[in-house]
Order: sequence, then structure tokens, then C-alpha cells
Amino acid sequence: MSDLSWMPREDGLKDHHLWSENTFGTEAPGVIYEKKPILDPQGNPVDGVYSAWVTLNNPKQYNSYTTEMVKGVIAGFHRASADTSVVACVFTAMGDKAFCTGGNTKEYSEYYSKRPNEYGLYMDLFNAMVDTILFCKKPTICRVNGMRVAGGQEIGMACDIAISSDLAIYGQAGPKHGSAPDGGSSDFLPWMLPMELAMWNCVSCEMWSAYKMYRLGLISKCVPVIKDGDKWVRNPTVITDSYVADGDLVYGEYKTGDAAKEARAYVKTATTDFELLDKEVNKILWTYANLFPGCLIKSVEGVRLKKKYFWDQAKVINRHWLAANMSGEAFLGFGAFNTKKITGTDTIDFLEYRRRLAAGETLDDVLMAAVLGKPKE
Ligand SMILES: CC(C)(COP(=O)(O)OP(=O)(O)OC[C@H]1O[C@@H](n2cnc3c(N)ncnc32)[C@H](O)[C@@H]1OP(=O)(O)O)[C@@H](O)C(=O)NCCC(=O)NCCSC(=O)C1=CCCCC1=O
Repeated sequence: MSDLSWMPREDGLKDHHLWSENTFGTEAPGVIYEKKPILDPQGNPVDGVYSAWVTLNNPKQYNSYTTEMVKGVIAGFHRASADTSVVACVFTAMGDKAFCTGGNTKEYSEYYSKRPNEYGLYMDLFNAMVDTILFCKKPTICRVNGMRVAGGQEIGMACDIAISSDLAIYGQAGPKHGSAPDGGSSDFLPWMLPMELAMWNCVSCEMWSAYKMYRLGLISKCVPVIKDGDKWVRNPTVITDSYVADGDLVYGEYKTGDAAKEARAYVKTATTDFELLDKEVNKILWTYANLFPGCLIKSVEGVRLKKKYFWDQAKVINRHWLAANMSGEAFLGFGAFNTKKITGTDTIDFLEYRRRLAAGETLDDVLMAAVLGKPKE
């Protein structure tokens, strides 16, 4: 007897989503979740297969993520993961300035500093955000629409592939503003850049151009977004027309002097258009759509495993250090950045801080007041 109709079976689709659509919204600050049809190479939408877009929406604060937004990102990647009609998940942000500049420094300074237990709970959410990106059962693409800095760099690197606007800058901010790049950068950067460059990028807080990161292999592609009439203009603040000058590598380095001033002035008033960025994203989505979904995600996760290796080892102990640090250097660093309009300076007096530590002073309010800026008259 070959008919199995006698076996009891349950029909229909189960709902595997953990969060409702209410986690998302279109009001800033927030996270937008959208499903968009996959486009064929001619730009025509195809039936029944989608990309999921998770969009950080806090452009006034350079798309830094608030606590609520962290929850939105977790929900977004989980929703994409559990939706079989989704081919891949695109992680991007609103506007043309920033993809994300990390944790919200206003929240860090005004709420989390001097509240280490609260920040520990926040870090549990932050870690879950990186975990959910790395767990997503769909390939993930970071569509870098602008600067990718600090925690923004970390959640961006958690994605499988990055396609970038050529106006974007990349770097860390922690050691300057009171934290350590422990939300993924100290784990991912040494895989993705040569070790010495990973070290310098992690600690120096220098901002490197998208072209430099393209040259170094941190990102897959970097495209122009300035449109002058019908002409695309590559970021004029960066050297892109030569590789070597005077025996040194120059491709991707910033121009200096008058050339830099002129280029910066041009960029300030230029019109941006993300058509080429979206074309690149669509090309990748189309490639994915035409692969076996099971074999594709197994291959992706096989590579991700290596990224996860160091992240998984350090994320829990890092959470505890970051929580404790909220009572010390984070109070100073994020406090200085958050009060820059009041004091006129966005960092502490590092040298005075070092002198006082060397003299064995306690880290009390007297020391803190001595190294922070003062309200302007
Ligand atoms: C270098 C910058 C990214 C860009 O500098 P610049 O181009 O000069 O712009 P600004 O004038 O500084 O910024 C424009 C306005 O945006 C506000 N802004 C920018 N970033 C943030 C942020 N992260 N949170 C809140 N608001 C932000 C800025 O205040 C301006 O507002 P205004 O009202 O004055 O117009 C520079 O902006 C910069 O360094 N930003 C701070 C980066 C930072 O320190 N991020 C947090 C690092 S820590 C972190 O992300 C972590 C993640 C997980 C693990 C632990 C951890 O610490």
C-alpha cells in the first residue's frame, strides 16, 4: 500500500515570528521593516520572492541606535530570517549622511553613564542584535548609505557583504569618546583587515574613506552617489585616479590643502542619488535568488562561523567590562561629546587626565570636573 493519506497530518503555515509588526514604525527614532520584490536584471519585479529591508531611522543623530531601535533591529533580522519568501536581508539607514555612528551618545551620557547595571542590560540587547544578524537564515547585505562609525561599523561588519556609498567614512570612536570597540570590531576587524591595520583602525579613531576600505578589502564595492546633471561624480575629497604617488600608496587617501577645501565645499552642496548603490544591491539579490536557498545559507553560515568564533568568545566578558566602564571613562567621554555645544569641546583634556592618574588621584567628581570642559560664558 503506497498511499499515506491514512497518516494524521497538520496543514497550513505556522507563524515563527517572535515579534509583531508593532516593533517597527516610520517615525524617527525607530526602525523600518519592509519587504520589496526582487528585481530581475531589467528592473522588473518578480512574483512571490522578496528582499527584507531593515532601515535605521534616526538621521538627525546620524542613525545612532537608541535602546528601542536595538530591539527593532533584532526583530527585523528575526522576521527576515523566519520568512521563507525572503531571499536576503538588506541593512541600511535613512538619508545620505550616515549608515550609523553607533550607540546613541545622548542616551549613553545622560542615562547609562554611572548606571553600570542598566548598561549591562542594554549590552545584552546589543549582543542579541549582533547575534541576530549573524544568526539570520538569509544572507545579509549592509547597504552603507553613509558614515559607518563605532557601533555602526560593528553591526555593519556583522553583515555578510557591504556595498558602500563613496561618501561613507569608516572608523571607530570608542577610545576617543569613552569606550572600546568591543561590540564586534575587535573581533571582526582582524579577520577583515591585515592585523596591524585592524589594530590602528580599532584604536586611532581615524576615519578612513570608503575607497580605502575597498582597497583593503573590508567592503565589496564602493560606488559614486553624487549626480551632477546626468554625470556621476566620484567623491572628490578622495584620491581615486592614481594608486601610487612618490612611491607611496595613495588610492583612497584624502586629498589635502586647497584641493581638499575645494572638494569639501563641492560635496556640501552636491545632490546625491543612490541609483548605482541600489543597482549593486539588486545584482547581489538577483544572484542569491537564483541559487538553491538551502545550499546558499549553508555556504554563508560556513563562512560566518569564522567571524562568530572570536565574537562568541568575547561578547559576554566584554559586556561586563563595558558595563563597569560606564562609571568611569565612559562617563567622561560620552559626557564630553554630549555637552560639546555647552563647553565648545567634544573630548576631555586627555593629558591632564593622564597626569592625575599618574599622581594616583581617585576617579571622583573632582577629577572628572578637572578634565571635562566647562560651560562657556
Ligand atoms: C565622527 C562623527 C561620527 C561625525 O562627525 P561630524 O561629521 O563632525 O558630525 P557631528 O557634528 O559630530 O554629528 C552630527 C550630529 O549628529 C549627532 N551624532 C553623531 N553621532 C551620534 C551618536 N552616536 N549618538 C547621538 N548623536 C550623534 C551629533 O551630536 C550632531 O548633532 P547636533 O545636534 O550637534 O547637530 C561624530 O559625530 C562622532 O564621533 N560621533 C560619536 C560616535 C560615538 O561615540 N559613538 C558611540 C561609540 S560607543 C558604541 O557605539 C558602542 C557600541 C556597542 C559596544 C559598546 C559601545 O561603546
